[in-house]
Amino acid sequence: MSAPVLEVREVHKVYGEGATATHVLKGVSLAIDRGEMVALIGASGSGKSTLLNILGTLARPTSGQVTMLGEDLTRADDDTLTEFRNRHIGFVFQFHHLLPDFTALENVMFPSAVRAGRERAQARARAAALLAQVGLSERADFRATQLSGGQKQRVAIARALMNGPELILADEPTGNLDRQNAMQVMDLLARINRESGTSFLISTHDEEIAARCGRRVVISDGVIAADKRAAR
Ligand SMILES: Nc1ncnc2c1ncn2[C@@H]1O[C@H](COP(=O)(O)OP(=O)(O)OP(=O)(O)O)[C@@H](O)[C@H]1O
Repeated sequence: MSAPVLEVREVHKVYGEGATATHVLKGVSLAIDRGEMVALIGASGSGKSTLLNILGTLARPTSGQVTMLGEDLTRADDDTLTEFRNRHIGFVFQFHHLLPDFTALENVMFPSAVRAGRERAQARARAAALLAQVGLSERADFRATQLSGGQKQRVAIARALMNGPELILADEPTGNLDRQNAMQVMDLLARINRESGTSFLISTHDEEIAARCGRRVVISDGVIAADKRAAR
């Protein structure tokens, strides 16, 4: 049995201090296995984004342990975390965060060209293949501003895949899309999960989206209130 892709144990997060302290996560433990597709559900303000940011090493917990691919990251310094994150984790957010003046292809290339130092020609070829995978070959040279909302989100998904991550963390990836585009994006995520074995954690308010995932984790009042795998 290989180590989980990502595991947190007894994670607490407190924002602020003294009278204004907000205790958002109150002892969250969660392990995501290789190839799993997990929905994270919870009311607005329940701490989903906070948990995703901690899982993605973008934020540190107030206490508790974070382990990825068997490596304890709890006390890792910022440079180590950045390198680890770039190599192993992809992010998709509700708003695509594409660079508006860059083309779809350049946006997809961004993570490798800038940080991982791969040869540019190689990166271009990989980015083009990823755009084909998300069905956007014909839009490769369009600027981000010239794409529809659903197309932008598909470019953002291709960008998240650029460095071949083991895990993709998606924070409300369909929150800004209409039904048809939301379902298209979910179809795409499910296909990537099936074909490449990439693990996904997807936060959502949307039960229909959650129902497409093999596992449903509910966060409520700072703790995990339910954690259920779908029958196969
Ligand atoms: N930087 C911060 N400083 C203080 N409080 C914060 C900070 N970030 C988040 N919070 C508080 O933590 C709680 C959880 O926020 P979080 O964004 O994690 O919730 P969420 O479940 O993702 O909500 P939503 O579904 O509305 O996006 C909220 O009450 C929020 O006000």
